[in-house]
Amino acid sequence: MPVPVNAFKQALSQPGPILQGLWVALASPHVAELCAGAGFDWILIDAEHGPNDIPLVAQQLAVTQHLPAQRIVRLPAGESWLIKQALDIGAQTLLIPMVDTPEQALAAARACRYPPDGTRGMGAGLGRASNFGRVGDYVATANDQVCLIVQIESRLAMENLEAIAETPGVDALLIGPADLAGDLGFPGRANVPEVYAAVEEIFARLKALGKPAGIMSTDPAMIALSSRAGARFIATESDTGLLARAAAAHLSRVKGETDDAETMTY
Ligand SMILES: O=C(O)C(=O)C[C@H](O)[C@@H](O)CO
Repeated sequence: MPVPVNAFKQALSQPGPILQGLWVALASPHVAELCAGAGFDWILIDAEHGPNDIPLVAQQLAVTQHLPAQRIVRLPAGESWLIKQALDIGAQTLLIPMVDTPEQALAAARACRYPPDGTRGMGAGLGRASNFGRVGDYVATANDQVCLIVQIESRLAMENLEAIAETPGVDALLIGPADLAGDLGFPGRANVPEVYAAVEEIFARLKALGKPAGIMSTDPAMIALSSRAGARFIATESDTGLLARAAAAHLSRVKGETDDAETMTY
């Protein structure tokens, strides 16, 4: 029995509408399942900035497996041991942050694949990836279903963009506008013309290569720009952002109503 087909990687290889995603960083299997069931094409389980460890990521992968949303796991860094653990618990699409050079991209790509295409260590028979050894030909079929996305979020990465994108084993690239803004000299200000222009340039250069590209941004202007520029996948919110804004809006509504009305009725 072969390893499950990576539907996200399959979608990236075909033209189609923008794949809509949600950043999931609350490190809660309940929240991950709730968000994955909302109808997004994909969710990003964030183990870079979310307080996620491998056991928690494994739980989020398990509870969302029955839902159509594809799951991407962002690791804290492109370390081979982190990549090995994430793949062994069943992640098939990985996002590696802060990739600035083709050498870093190649190291991550090779860490994702078994020999002869890479250096991934043998051990998935112990983990969720192979359904604990029940997928008999996991090693023979796993490489093709891994999807490696690398993050472009620095001036150096922009200088190396084509070399990174054309690195064997890199399947897609995602722009990190917040970190890119910081490295371009605009920390905390990803909504300045210089960053919009840089993002537009990155999308144009990747489109010329025919390489799938995405972005994470909650800025409507950045989302519109990215959609026009050919983004294939976009995350436009996070679980933390949605909950924080909804809680604040609800409280101000309740306080506004209770300040005027004598009692609240539900
Ligand atoms: O640099 C960025 O932008 C990203 O990598 C996304 C951030 O981590 C953050 O916007 C996710 O909420």
